[in-house]
Amino acid sequence: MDSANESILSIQDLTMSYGGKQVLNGINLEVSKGQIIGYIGPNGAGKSTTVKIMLGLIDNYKGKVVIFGQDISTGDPSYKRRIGYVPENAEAYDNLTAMEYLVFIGELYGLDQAFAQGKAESLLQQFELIDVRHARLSSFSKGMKQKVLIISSLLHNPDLLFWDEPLSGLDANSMMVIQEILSQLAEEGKTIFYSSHIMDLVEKISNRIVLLVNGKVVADGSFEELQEQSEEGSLSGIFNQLTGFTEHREKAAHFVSVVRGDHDDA
Ligand SMILES: Nc1ncnc2c1ncn2[C@@H]1O[C@H](COP(=O)(O)OP(=O)(O)OP(=O)(O)O)[C@@H](O)[C@H]1O
Repeated sequence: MDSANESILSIQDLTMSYGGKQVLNGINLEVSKGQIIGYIGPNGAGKSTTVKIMLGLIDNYKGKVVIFGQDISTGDPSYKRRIGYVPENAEAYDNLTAMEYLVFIGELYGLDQAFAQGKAESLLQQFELIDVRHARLSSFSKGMKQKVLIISSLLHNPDLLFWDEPLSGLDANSMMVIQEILSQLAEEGKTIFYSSHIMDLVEKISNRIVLLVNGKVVADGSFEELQEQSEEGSLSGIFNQLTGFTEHREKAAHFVSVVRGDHDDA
């Protein structure tokens, strides 16, 4: 693809504090078109904070964030129309039916109601959810809700996707379909940030992995490149090594001993 090196996102010296606590410590990231980025890190590393900054939800950061060539601090929100987002959950919308939710999100992205409804129907059909389109999301299983969230992030055919734990709750067959959709979207030139704590999936899906620890990028490259640098066989091994975590056995043994009743204080 000739435009493969087109810059989609550029983050320079990004820092962010909550109160007195600095949670992003100088992040630099250059992302070009068509990449699937496994965006990983321990709890509290700063993944959601960076994504919220890129979505334009947090603006009191320091540094520069350029998306589709536009510095997002200028206040022009038009770049957001080219972004799709799968949140970790969307329980706030549980009282809406699947169709109501999708039309609502479609309209937020500037789509005409009839168009949003037609596209939502076709996509729900593909995921075998058409018969329950008028049922409330609260009655859906976790996997069914997840499929609705995935559809909602794609209705407006965005160029940049942020997916947070997108496969949680999906069965093995559905996972395969979504993985394939992801790689076909990337082949079409979409850029995808894929955040997950399931390392096997990140290893399989991503063509680039960015590991954040304490608000800093500590590894950035393909899985093979990370493997060469760390000499660990799996992404979970690399993750454990780069986050300095080695005591899982001791932690587990202590936990089990408390379950067993070995401790007076338990
Ligand atoms: N609104 C807030 N006010 C104060 N501190 C916050 C706020 N949001 C996040 N933090 C802190 O910022 C740090 C980074 O949080 P963030 O949610 O970005 O991490 P994360 O990498 O997404 O974690 P997880 O994997 O658990 O979702 C954490 O220490 C968190 O406690």
